[in-house]
Amino acid sequence: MAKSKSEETPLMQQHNAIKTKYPDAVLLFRVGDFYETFNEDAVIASRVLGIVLTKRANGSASYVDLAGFPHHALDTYLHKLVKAGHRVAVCDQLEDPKTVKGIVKRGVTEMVTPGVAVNDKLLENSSNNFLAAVHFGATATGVAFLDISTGEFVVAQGNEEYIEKLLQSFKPAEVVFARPQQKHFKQVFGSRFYTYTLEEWIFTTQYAQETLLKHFGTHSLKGFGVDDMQEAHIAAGATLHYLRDTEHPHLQHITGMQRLEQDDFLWMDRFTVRNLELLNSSVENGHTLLQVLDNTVSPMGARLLKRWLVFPLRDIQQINERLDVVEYFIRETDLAKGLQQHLKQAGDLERLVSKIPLKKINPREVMQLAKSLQQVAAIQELLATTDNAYLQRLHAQLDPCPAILERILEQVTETPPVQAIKGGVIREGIHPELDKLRLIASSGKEYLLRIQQQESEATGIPSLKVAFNNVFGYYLEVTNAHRNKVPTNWIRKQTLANAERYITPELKEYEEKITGAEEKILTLEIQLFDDLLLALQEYIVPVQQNAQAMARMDCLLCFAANALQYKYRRPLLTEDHTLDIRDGRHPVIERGLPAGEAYVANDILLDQETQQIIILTGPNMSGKSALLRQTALITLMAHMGSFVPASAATIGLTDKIFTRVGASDNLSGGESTFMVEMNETASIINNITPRSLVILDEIGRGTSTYDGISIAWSIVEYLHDMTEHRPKTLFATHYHELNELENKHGRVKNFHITNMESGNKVIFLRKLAPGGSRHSFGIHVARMAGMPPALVERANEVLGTLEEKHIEAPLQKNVKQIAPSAAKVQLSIFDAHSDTFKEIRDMLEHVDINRLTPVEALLKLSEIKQLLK
Ligand SMILES: Nc1ncnc2c1ncn2[C@@H]1O[C@H](COP(=O)(O)OP(=O)(O)OP(=O)(O)O)[C@@H](O)[C@H]1O
Repeated sequence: MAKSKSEETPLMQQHNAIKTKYPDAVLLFRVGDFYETFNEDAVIASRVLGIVLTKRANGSASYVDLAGFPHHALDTYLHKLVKAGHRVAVCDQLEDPKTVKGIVKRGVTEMVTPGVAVNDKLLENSSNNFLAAVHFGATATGVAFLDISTGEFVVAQGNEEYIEKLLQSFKPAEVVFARPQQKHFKQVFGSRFYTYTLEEWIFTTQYAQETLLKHFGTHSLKGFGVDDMQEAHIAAGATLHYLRDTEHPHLQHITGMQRLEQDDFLWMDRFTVRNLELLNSSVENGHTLLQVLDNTVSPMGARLLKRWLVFPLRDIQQINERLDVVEYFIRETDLAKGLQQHLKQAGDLERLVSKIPLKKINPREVMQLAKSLQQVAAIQELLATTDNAYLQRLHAQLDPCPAILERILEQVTETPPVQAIKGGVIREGIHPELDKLRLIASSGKEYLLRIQQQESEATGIPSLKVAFNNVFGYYLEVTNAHRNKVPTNWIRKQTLANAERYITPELKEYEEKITGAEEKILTLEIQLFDDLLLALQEYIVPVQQNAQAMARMDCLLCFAANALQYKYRRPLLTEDHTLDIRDGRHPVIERGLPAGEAYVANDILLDQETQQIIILTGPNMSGKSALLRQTALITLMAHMGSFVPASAATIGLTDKIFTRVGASDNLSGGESTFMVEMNETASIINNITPRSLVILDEIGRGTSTYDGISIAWSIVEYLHDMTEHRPKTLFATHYHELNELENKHGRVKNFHITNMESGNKVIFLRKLAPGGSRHSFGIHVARMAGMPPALVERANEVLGTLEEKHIEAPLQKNVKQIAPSAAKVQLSIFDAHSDTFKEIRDMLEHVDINRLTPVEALLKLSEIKQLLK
């Protein structure tokens, strides 16, 4: 039965009133030294935190569930709740209970959600923690990414595919959007993100503009260069609204918005980011490109490297600037080492500075900030004479902020406590009043020691000692053996098993003096520390600029170190369309090879004149996929401004890399795997440009062999015939039939990966050679994989029989199976002179691929099949 309000205790009434404002958050309710949770929150807290669930009387009527933990354990428990996917509202006592009669005023001082976290325990050093807001407008979708822990604020707008790719690249910890758009959001982006919905009125132009202008204190947003992005504005306004809503009013460290423009970066769609295993591996414990490239020494550098990886550059000049610095560092090894040393010691300047306005920076971190600024000064000195233009610019961007640096070093003690409330933060000689009080406190303590000595002598109790506890302050402790020597004017306060504790008027008098002074010291120290933090606010922008410059330096030093350690070479970026890689290697696989095993390097040449499309065949496990991917990865690394795993590489500027991998059966999600494969491939066709690199790995394998061959065949033809684009394409396949294409299309070239047969074993040579290959050696792979010998033998037998039956060329072999009755006429459906081919060609000519849906494509395919019957 529902209780009437009056039956509940005042505390619970207060709790419930606050809880109604934060219905979907776990409310941590401060009661004295504890944070308590009640009712359903208590059930969650006890389950997630492993703390005891108890019951507590709630007025005359009933009981409530209760689970709590000591207030000093907040950090530990808070992050566990948030990591478990809960939103947490921290409700504190807003008054000093000592000064209040009755119930203390309480209020939520902070909401922590996965996307709004500043606590070190919730953050990963090498990753940003972005909150994203998405707004689906009538003609475009806007997105904003905001990391409250670093102050970064990025906005973009475009079509849904672009926004999805950005979401995948930024990996926000939380995405907010308007409540009515819930269904649409799910349709477009699935349920991969932690989401939260907000009221629709927040997502309006006017409100967003007001919010942004108010935050930045400007009259227009012109200065940010984001004028024309209305939907992005709305998303940006929503992120700021959400931060305020979660009790984060102090956001001075969010000093600007950065516009992200699709055309500024080499575009990789989400399939490509996934297929190339840039950030995540497809197998458990597998390595990613990020892991092998990341040898940065600072968290700021690590975060920036991730950004560079998913947003490689597309401007030759900017790429060359980075490459020049890498080359410079390789030459100037001493300078590089020195810079790295200083960066290592600089800590996470970016996150430190963000804690200032949020009032989360503790005294020890302020000291760390000063030490980081000292490193900035050292780096500045090292770079003072550099003749590299890019480094000169970074040098100019550095500012060790000497005034505030000096102030911190002068005022803060060498090793201050983590919590300002512990005292001992401010040095002697900074504030006369503080010094005076400290003298009183310390001389008071000496006086107490004197009392101990005096009383000990007067009473003849040698073991007499003065001590302190929170219950009755300073006391004299006498062991039982000397109890009879205690003077009558001492007041007994406590009896222990082997001792008794007393107070005296004199003791109390001094106690008051000391504790009074100690309290005043603490208040003064906190005030002085707050003044210092206030002064630090003025330095947010220069410190952030230091952090950005240092992050860049760190990434470029990391490229130089990688180049030296792993023998990477400088790529040559050109404006033309040739991709010419000599002795290319796969940067991830080569690092995982067993000791003593060398990666076999290969050359790849693709251009638009003679070798636009390579059809790559070779046995299973020979290294086709590796070669395909390394080509994409080398191209990508070059556009990041990194040296590449090759002896030389000339790389025509690339605007898009597409990779598609034939659907494997473990894909889930309801759609047919073939459909997924076709959907993915169709989106390439519609987005190709002359500067695109297309990597197709066994496309068409998700369906029956004949369908697969036909589709693969027509894709290659289509790419070949896109005369105004001519995208450079690598196509790995098991369908040897595709080798026929070389004879029919001038810019298609066959290559295979060599192997050697020795007895009935295959030795992989992994060397690329011109020409197609005939077998796929699947049975050898089956043997290598440890299939029972009898099974392997039988497979060989079956293969022999099949091969005997179809001794014709592989392509003709398949055609015969397709149309046995018409073998004479249709030596090959792909024979350009056959009637069927002409019919198919006519049919295809009338198809507008840009408008064809996947289902229509399948129907077309089925029509084509009918023609073959
Ligand atoms: N050039 C190389 N040098 C050394 N090892 C290599 C090389 N290329 C590939 N490998 C090794 O061989 C393994 C198989 O390569 P990959 O997956 O590229 O073969 P594949 O031809 O694509 O096989 P499948 O056709 O079965 O998909 C890789 O995991 C890698 O360990």
